[in-house]
Amino acid sequence: MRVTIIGAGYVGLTTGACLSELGHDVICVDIDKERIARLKAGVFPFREAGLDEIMIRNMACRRLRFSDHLASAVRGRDIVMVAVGTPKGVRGEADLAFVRQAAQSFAPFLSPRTVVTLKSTVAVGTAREVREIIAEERGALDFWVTSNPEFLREGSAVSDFLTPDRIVIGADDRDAGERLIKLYRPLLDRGVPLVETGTADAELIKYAANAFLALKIGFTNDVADLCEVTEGDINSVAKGIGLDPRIGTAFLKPGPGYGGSCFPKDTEAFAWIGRALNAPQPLIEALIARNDYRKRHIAERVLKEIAGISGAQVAVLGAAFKANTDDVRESAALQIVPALQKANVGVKMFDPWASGNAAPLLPSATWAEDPYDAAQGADLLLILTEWEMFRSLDPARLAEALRRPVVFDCRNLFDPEQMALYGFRYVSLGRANVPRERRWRSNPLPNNRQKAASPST
Ligand SMILES: NC(=O)c1ccc[n+]([C@@H]2O[C@H](COP(=O)([O-])OP(=O)(O)OC[C@H]3O[C@@H](n4cnc5c(N)ncnc54)[C@H](O)[C@@H]3O)[C@@H](O)[C@H]2O)c1
Ligand SMILES: O=c1ccn([C@@H]2O[C@H](COP(=O)(O)OP(=O)(O)O[C@H]3O[C@H](CO)[C@@H](O)[C@H](O)[C@H]3O)[C@@H](O)[C@H]2O)c(=O)[nH]1
Repeated sequence: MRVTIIGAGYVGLTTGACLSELGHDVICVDIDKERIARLKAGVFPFREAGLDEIMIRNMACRRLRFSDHLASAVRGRDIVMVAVGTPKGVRGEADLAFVRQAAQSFAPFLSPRTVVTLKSTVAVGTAREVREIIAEERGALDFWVTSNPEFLREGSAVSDFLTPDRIVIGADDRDAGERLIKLYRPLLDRGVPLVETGTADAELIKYAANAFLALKIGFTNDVADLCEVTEGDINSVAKGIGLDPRIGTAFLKPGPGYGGSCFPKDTEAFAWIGRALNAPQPLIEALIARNDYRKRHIAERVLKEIAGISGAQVAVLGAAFKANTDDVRESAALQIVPALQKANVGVKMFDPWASGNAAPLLPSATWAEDPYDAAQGADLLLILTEWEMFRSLDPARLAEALRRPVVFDCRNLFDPEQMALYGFRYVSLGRANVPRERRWRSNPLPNNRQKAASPST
């Protein structure tokens, strides 16, 4: 099929490359002319495992092309897919300005019977609004607007796209839905489940999925806090609940609060939709506040660990919002590092991929060559991203480099008992910081037995 993708960002490029890999003829368009020129020259704007190879292969056989000439890229195509950004608006809503602008700009060039589909994450009702926008520009209703939300994760975008858990197709018209089913036929034939529904449901599925996943993380973080005061282990608790298939083991890892380009903005947009339509979402409202608090609280805990040290230095490992990406949007580092610096703490950082994107946003931080260089002379080592290379760091070298052997690990990369053997004060999330044999032997809840025994109760 002939497919044009509007917006050559994370989602647009991954989708374009993967659809060309499935055999479709794909043109990616972007308003950023420089980006298109670089893409044509084989210079890719971000790092994503496996994407370069697919792009290079499909560019070579011209199944994947790039263009900044909208008219020729849109005329005569079977599907025009919108994958532009939908950032957070001033009241938390998804700002749909890019979607509206894109629709206005390509509308005059749409051929009759083209199916427009929204890949971007958009508010409920946007497909219908886009249909009106295009109709105003064209003066004819010889096209369809559908919804096809995307569930890929950064860091595993290619495999998520090519082996998805499900494909959601939202169409208010059967023929339009059939066109999208044909697009995904190679994946559907491999047994990928299909959810066919109306456009509004498809739009809501995307937000509800992200809100639910974010809730799992927020809940895990709260349970981790409880594990800390009961000298427990969040890993065991998460496994113990997650093996119930109704709960599932995924997304039960504690951390410094979820970040990235999606969960923070999408939970806010979901809550906003609830407020706007008078169907409030108090669970998600609480989650948003709690996640924000979590990042502030981690900074407070770090400051407590180094209280009283004048000219304190902290080594921060990890600027990306998660491992295997160079994306720093809403990463924990962007909130925690400035909070440390505000308290006059010096920060030296390291990230294997994301330092280039983070450095302009954290101008007062200095950057290290490697993790040991970051740790050199620091009073505390703070781990914010779960990079595999951090997991295999040598504790003996770290102990030697640090001025004080304190590690605050927000990704639980090390075994607490091992770290104790190396002489570290090792703080991780949701795990006891004391060896098992020195943990409580009695009920940690205060005064239970006294209360039960008291004649007045
Ligand atoms: N990043 C993810 O992991 C992910 C996953 C699923 C869904 N989404 C959703 O997909 C959408 C895109 O996200 P992204 O991370 O790819 O964004 P992005 O910022 O990486 O890319 C958006 C691209 O659209 C281009 N653009 C903006 N207006 C345009 C126009 N009028 N015409 C042509 N190009 C235009 C921009 O120049 C940019 O290159 C968002 O709605 C996001 O919520 C993102
Ligand atoms: O158990 C977990 C899992 C994740 N995270 C954090 O949650 C955030 C988001 O992680 P992840 O979901 O892996 O990355 P994204 O690339 O943002 O992907 C999410 O957002 C995308 C955009 O909407 C969706 O398409 C994906 O399905 C959804 O997982 C990151 O800060 C992670 O560190 C945790 O703290 N604990």
